[in-house]
Amino acid sequence: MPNAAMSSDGGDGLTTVAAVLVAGGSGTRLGADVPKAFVRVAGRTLLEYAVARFLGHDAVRDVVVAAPAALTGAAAELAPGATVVAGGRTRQESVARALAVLAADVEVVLVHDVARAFVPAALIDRVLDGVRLRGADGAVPFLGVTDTVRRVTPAGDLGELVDRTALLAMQTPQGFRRAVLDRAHAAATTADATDDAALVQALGGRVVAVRGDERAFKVTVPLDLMLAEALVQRFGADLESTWWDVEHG
Ligand SMILES: Nc1ccn([C@@H]2O[C@H](COP(=O)(O)OP(=O)(O)OP(=O)(O)O)[C@@H](O)[C@H]2O)c(=O)n1
Ligand SMILES: C[C@](O)(CO)[C@H](O)COP(=O)(O)O
Repeated sequence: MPNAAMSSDGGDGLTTVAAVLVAGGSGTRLGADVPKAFVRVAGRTLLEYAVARFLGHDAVRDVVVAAPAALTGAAAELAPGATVVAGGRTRQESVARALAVLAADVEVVLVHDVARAFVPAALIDRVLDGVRLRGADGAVPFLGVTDTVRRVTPAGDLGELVDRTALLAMQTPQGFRRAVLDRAHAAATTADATDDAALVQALGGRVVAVRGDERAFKVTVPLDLMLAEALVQRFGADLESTWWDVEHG
């Protein structure tokens, strides 16, 4: 499907924005005794941090959370301003279930991992600008890759060197014109795409890259939780600080 056709719908103003927060995972790599969204950092769950980021953002009107099916009630209690749905077996299914309950007038959707609970408002702004100002179907934040990267051979030996300057590590929120994202999910041929940009591009959509932010790191393994705890202690719950912006802005 050509870009022009995909970009022509979704509304001219692109003003009505909803956030889909996926929280339906179990957090196997974290290994906590509750699903990852319910793990606490400085007394609050990752779900609460993430919901507060989006409900507190001026541009975002609606928030939908896809929670583990057995914990939708608990999620609703922690996120009173959000709509909660049961997540699916995969991240992709969780996104699709949340998309299914969005209000009809939503024009832009921000899909975000609750595991990236500390996303700063400025990153949400950059993603929205990417969709609204660059005429794209979607906008996705990225960081550069900092390690040396190699392929591994089938035998498990060190393979060829990969040029890391040509690689981008994707973050969330990933922002899309709502009509395009709906179509991309409806057309998906597998249920395990690791992000939504891949589905939109599979349909011929144009997705632009915007600068990411280290604070939007994904809590994946126990060390990430220690980092989160230390950052909240150092900078406060929203991790906003002049020092950070000077150093990293
Ligand atoms: N069936 C699923 C699987 C994942 N997610 C969400 O997708 C985001 C990114 O996934 P990841 O960090 O991999 O979370 P988990 O799947 O929970 O982690 P793991 O792979 O270690 O089990 C998380 O916010 C997670 O809750 C989801 O909503 N539904
Ligand atoms: C969407 C994502 O966070 C972008 O980096 C990532 O693809 C999620 O992958 P995971 O395997 O579910 O952690």
